[in-house]
Amino acid sequence: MEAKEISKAVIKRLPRYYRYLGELIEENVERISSGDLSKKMHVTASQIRQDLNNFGGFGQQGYGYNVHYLYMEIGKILGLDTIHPMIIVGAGNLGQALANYSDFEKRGFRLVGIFDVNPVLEGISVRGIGIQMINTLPEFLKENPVEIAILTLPKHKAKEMANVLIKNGVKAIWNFAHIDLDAPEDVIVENVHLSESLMTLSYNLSQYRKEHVEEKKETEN
Ligand SMILES: NC(=O)c1ccc[n+]([C@@H]2O[C@H](COP(=O)([O-])OP(=O)(O)OC[C@H]3O[C@@H](n4cnc5c(N)ncnc54)[C@H](O)[C@@H]3O)[C@@H](O)[C@H]2O)c1
Repeated sequence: MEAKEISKAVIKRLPRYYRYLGELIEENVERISSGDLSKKMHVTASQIRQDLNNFGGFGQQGYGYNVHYLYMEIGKILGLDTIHPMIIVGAGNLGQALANYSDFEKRGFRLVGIFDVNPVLEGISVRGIGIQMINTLPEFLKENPVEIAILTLPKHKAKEMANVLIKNGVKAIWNFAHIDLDAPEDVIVENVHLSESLMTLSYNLSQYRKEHVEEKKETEN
């Protein structure tokens, strides 16, 4: 099916739909109404209908959504129906933690290489993949198709390494270094800042406390 131009806000919500539908499949749920999906996801039913209508509306009046079909279709839209070979650059705490997370493979993200500058790490195996020295990276990229590079190295090295990756044909960078990278138009960069999520949590926590202190004061008066 040819999807029309989809807004960024909708695209952002798709992984969440995908995750909830995956849970429903595990619970052997075959179909679900937008109302029930809305209760589960804490999104309005009309938001769900609107979002899913972007893709031609997979639901049927009186039947609801076919969970497996919707899961597969959203998976296709998210590009999860193909294998994405990926490498990790920077095999420290975060790099090794991500390398150890085997669930990425289930979605088609296949780790094929891990690289670092630290000779102490050379040959250490993480989930069966030996850490290689960074100077072998260009050769590796010539010999192995790699689509995504995960950058988990210090921020002052991120630009330099991104350039090496781009020069050698890597088309997507999942960047964890605390720096926003400039990349050519044909290279996709997704910057991840866990600290931003933590700051949002902190904001919500302080808002909650403020409101509850005010509530308490009001009831005391
Ligand atoms: N974005 C986030 O949410 C988030 C969260 C935590 C950490 N970080 C960042 O991620 C990065 C890694 O954090 P960490 O805790 O794993 O640090 P770490 O020091 O444990 O690991 C960094 C690794 O990068 C390697 N390295 C240095 N230069 C390199 C190069 N040119 N090529 C390849 N490898 C190189 C080091 O040898 C080291 O093993 C840091 O920049 C950190 O600030 C980001």
